[in-house]
Amino acid sequence: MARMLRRLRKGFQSLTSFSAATIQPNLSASESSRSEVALLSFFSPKPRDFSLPNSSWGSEMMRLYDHYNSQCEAETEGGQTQGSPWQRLPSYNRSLKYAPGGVYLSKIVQSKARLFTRNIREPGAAFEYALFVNKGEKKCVCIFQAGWLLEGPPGHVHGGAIATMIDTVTGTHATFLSGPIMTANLNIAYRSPIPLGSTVLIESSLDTQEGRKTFISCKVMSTDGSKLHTEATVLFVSINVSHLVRGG
Ligand SMILES: CCCCCCCCCCCCCCCC(=O)SCCNC(=O)CCNC(=O)[C@H](O)C(C)(C)COP(=O)(O)OP(=O)(O)OC[C@H]1O[C@@H](n2cnc3c(N)ncnc32)[C@H](O)[C@@H]1OP(=O)(O)O
Repeated sequence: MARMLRRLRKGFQSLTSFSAATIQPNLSASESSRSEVALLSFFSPKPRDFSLPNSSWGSEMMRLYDHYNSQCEAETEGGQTQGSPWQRLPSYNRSLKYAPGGVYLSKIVQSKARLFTRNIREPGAAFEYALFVNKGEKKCVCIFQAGWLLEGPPGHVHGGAIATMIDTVTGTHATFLSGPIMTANLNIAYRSPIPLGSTVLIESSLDTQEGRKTFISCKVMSTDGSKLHTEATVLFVSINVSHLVRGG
């Protein structure tokens, strides 16, 4: 158990893709150290970044990617970065190598564990998405193209797939803001169906942080903003990484 915890903490400590500036100033020392461990990368040296464009992306997906990506920090000729509040978040198919249920899972299951939204290999078949976070406004935008394997009602996206994307976007946002978290409560209102194959915007905004609790609101909209497909409120509770090793 102690060895597992050491490996898990080490994994969190290498999460370099998350900015140190995201630590909340209003957390206690122990809560703050919980946040610090989330600033690290637990991924293999050269993992594939699934949030980069691929041949399955349609024109609307590419237009939006170019729009948000162009607002992210760009390196100047002098090697310095411009001060944009936007940042594209990479996305891998393993999140925590040593904590997919901790000691309760066999080594085979641990070695085969993959992030739910990144486990279908065929480009365009399921969840195609990229996340951009705005550090200043504490909001996050996801561009999402829903593939043919996500069908629920004929020709439209399954409600569970929509919930999965909401949990993923808001969960990533909450991790960025508060460090290691788990979803405690997720409320969803489905307002209008999402056509299969279409591209939508998923917007996540921080409502409030109270101690260990991070409250986030989320909207899924058509890309021109004219149609609200889904809205949700989500509560995340900060956890100590040992929570995952103990199996919750
Ligand atoms: C690890 C990070 C990796 C990051 C990598 C990033 C890259 C990859 C991104 C992928 C992003 C995917 C994101 C998926 C995220 C999941 O889907 S997580 C899976 C689904 N969630 C679960 O399985 C959670 C199961 N539940 C639990 O483990 C525990 O109940 C919890 C949520 C940790 C809370 O337990 P606890 O720590 O004992 O907390 P507890 O003391 O009971 O409550 C603390 C406070 O929260 C409140 N609370 C607790 N539960 C509730 C509830 N259900 N309703 C309302 N209030 C509640 C309590 O009332 C209390 O409030 P205060 O008294 O402080 O005001």
